[in-house]
Amino acid sequence: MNKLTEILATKAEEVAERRKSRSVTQLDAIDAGAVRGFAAALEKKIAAGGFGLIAEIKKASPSKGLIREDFNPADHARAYEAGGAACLSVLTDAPWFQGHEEFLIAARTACALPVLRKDFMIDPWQVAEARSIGADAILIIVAALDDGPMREIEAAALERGMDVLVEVHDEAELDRALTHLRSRLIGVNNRDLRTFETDLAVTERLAQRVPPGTLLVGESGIAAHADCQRLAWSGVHAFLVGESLMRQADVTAATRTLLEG
Ligand SMILES: O=C(O)c1ccccc1NCC(=O)[C@H](O)[C@H](O)COP(=O)(O)O
Repeated sequence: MNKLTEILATKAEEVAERRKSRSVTQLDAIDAGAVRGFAAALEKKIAAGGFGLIAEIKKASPSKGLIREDFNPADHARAYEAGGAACLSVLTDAPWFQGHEEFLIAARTACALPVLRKDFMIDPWQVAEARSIGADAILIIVAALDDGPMREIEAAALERGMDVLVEVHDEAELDRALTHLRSRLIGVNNRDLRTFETDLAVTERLAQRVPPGTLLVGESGIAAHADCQRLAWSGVHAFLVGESLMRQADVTAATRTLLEG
C-alpha cells in the first residue's frame, strides 16, 4: 500500500468517528467570523510585483518525521506575516503530521492572514468542520478523490465562501481538475505523495499546460529564493513552503529572504 492510500484509510476512520459528535447543521451554526480571501491575498502580492507565499505551519511529516521541536503555531503565524507571507497553511492531520485543529485556531487568531486547512478532505462534512474552526480555504488533492466526491467537496467550500486549492501532480490530474472543478487556484505538488520523490521540474512541466486565468502555486521542496526565481521563469509566482521555513531559527528573516533574496 502506498503512503497516500495509507493516509486516506486512516482519514476515513477518523472522519467516521468525528461525524458522530456533530452534524453539518451544528457545525454551520458556529460563528467563525468572516472568511478572509485566500486567493485574493495571493493575487494582491503578485499584482504588487512580489511572490505570493503560502507559508505552512507543519510540525512533522510522514517523509521527514519531527520537523520542529519548539513548535508554537501562534508565534509562527506572526513571524510568517512579518516576513511577508500572503497566506498560511496549517496542517491539522494528527496521525501523520502531528497536527491539530487548535493549531489552526491559534495561528489564525494571531495574525490577519487567510488560512488554508491542510488536511486530507474526503467528505463534505470536513468542509463544514474546517469553516467552523475559521479556515478560509481547503485543499482538494485530486489523486485522493473520484470526480463526484471531488465536486461535492468543492461545492461545499464555495457555498461557504471559502477558496479551494486544487492539488495535482501530473497531467491527468490537472486535466481532471480543469474538467470537473470550478476553482482556478491550482497547486502543483512537486512531491509524489506515493513515493515522496520531490522535483521542481514537475511544476515547470505542468505550468506549460494551464489555461490563462489560472493562479498556479508551486508546492513542496522549495527551499531558497533561487527556487522561486526558477519557477517564476515558468510563470509561477505563488508558492507553498513548509519544511524549509519551519527549520529556521529566525522565521521572519528566513521568510523575507525566501521572498526577496
Ligand atoms: O510532506 C510530506 O511528507 C507529505 C507526505 C504525504 C502527503 C503529504 C505530504 N505533505 C503535504 C504537502 O504537500 C507539503 O506539506 C507542502 O506542499 C509543503 O511542502 P514542503 O515545503 O516540502 O514541506
